[in-house]
This record gives sequence, structure tokens and C-alpha cells, in this order.
Amino acid sequence: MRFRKMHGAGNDFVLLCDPSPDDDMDWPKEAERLCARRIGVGADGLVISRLVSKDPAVLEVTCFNSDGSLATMCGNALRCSAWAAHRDHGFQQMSLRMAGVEHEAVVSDDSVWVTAEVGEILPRRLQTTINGRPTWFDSAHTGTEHVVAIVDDVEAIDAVIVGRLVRHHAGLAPLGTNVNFVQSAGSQALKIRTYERGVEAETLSCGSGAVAAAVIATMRGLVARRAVTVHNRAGEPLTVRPHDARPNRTQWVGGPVTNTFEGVLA
Ligand SMILES: N[C@@H](CCC[C@H](N)C(=O)O)C(=O)O
Repeated sequence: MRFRKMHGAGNDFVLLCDPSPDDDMDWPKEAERLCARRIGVGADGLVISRLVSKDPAVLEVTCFNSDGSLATMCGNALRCSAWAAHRDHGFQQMSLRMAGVEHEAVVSDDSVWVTAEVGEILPRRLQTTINGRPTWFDSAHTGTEHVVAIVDDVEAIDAVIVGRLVRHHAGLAPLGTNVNFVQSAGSQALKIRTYERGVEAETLSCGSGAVAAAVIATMRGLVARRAVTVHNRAGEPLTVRPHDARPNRTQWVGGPVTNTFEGVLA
């Protein structure tokens, strides 16, 4: 089976396009096998993209985290899938369905944009102590569960230790959450670190996390309700901006996508 190893702003995936239908394939198990860093291809997730129709351009995209759990939304996986559909079929604009939600996608020369739907926002969802300081987390549903803490310095935080603690917080069980630490970084700019559920580690970037960060930072008055640059661990920032037609409900997230290598699975 042919695969692409891609990353969206540092969030990396094994991407399978139109794998032949195989009822016996255990995709969660395949995700664990292929995503293993030493004995697999190595990735944050496995993405399966299937062409539904060419006119209009529609794809069905499924994303499994590296632990085999299903991701209901993955902005960077959608962006990688859109890039591949552009390469394979020439689509510049398309619809991507993930977990029953329709996302718009636009591919340009240097960036790929997808939409994310913003759901429930709960201010002050939980509190924990970070470096001796009581810190609040707001939650924002951006297709999947995210909490965001606004902090002074993201570099001063042990994102893995604190992220894991909050991810497993009893108040958020049984679903748990992705955990974002966000800092103001000048006019319309943020710095972010994300601990991802399902990868159970800090990742270099997270599309739905960047959207959650921009939405919470807007609510907290750190940025205005327009385009926000979100600087991540990869040094490949994502931009989040409100959708013109549905500014309160839908955000665009865009940035670079890299096709690292292609191969054949043994
Ligand atoms: N990295 C993703 C989010 C992936 C899903 C997440 N780990 C979850 O299970 O909620 C993104 O780019 O949005």
C-alpha cells in the first residue's frame, strides 16, 4: 500500500489515499503500528482520505491518533489531505468530511486552509497550579475537546507534566482533553504549546488547538476578532481568522504543509 509521510506545520501524519476497501483492516491497530516512532514510520496520527466525488470535490477523511483513538477533528490532518487531493486531482477548493462534519478547504501556493467549527466555550473550566501559581483553563470545543490556559511564558511550563495532569483531570472524564498553553506575542500574535490527547505527548503544532487558542485569546481580550498568528514549537506558524459568512461559528486555520516522503508499506 502506498503512503505519504506529511506534516502540517510540524504535526506529522502517515497519509493513505483511497486504500482498497478491506473489511478486515483494523485501522486503530494499524495507526498504532505505523505511528510508532522507532519501529513504524513514525507520526502523530494515521490519516485515511477517500475520494467521494470529483464534481463537486468531496473527500471523506478519517484520522486516528498515534494511540489508535479516533480524532473527531484534526485541522492539520485535514490540511495535509487537502494538499494531497490538490496534488492527485488538481482540486483547489474542496469539501472534507471528518466525523460527520463538513469542512471547507482551499489550497494556495504556500498554504492550505481548512475550516473549523467552534462549539461550546466554557470559561474557567478548571484550575490547577503551574509553577506555584493558580492557573485557570477555559475550554473550547473546536471539533474536539480543548482547554486553554493563558500564561506569561510558555517556555517556563513543563507542558508534558502539566498537560498530562490536566488531560486526565477527573472533572473532564471520561473524554479528557487536549491541553494548550498560550502566551501573548505582540499585536494579533500568540505563542502556543499543546499537549495532545491520543498522542499523549507535546506535539509541534495543532490546528484545532490553534483555533481554540485564538478564540479564547479573543474572549480574554489578548487579540481582536480578526486574523491571529499562532507561533508553535515547529517554528511554522498557523494563522486563524474568522470565516466571512459565519464569523462567530466558523474559523479558518491555514499554514504550510510538507510532503516529506512517499513509500510503500511492507
Ligand atoms: N493535531 C490535531 C488534533 C488531533 C486530535 C486530538 N489529538 C484529539 O484526539 O482530540 C489538529 O491539528 O487539530
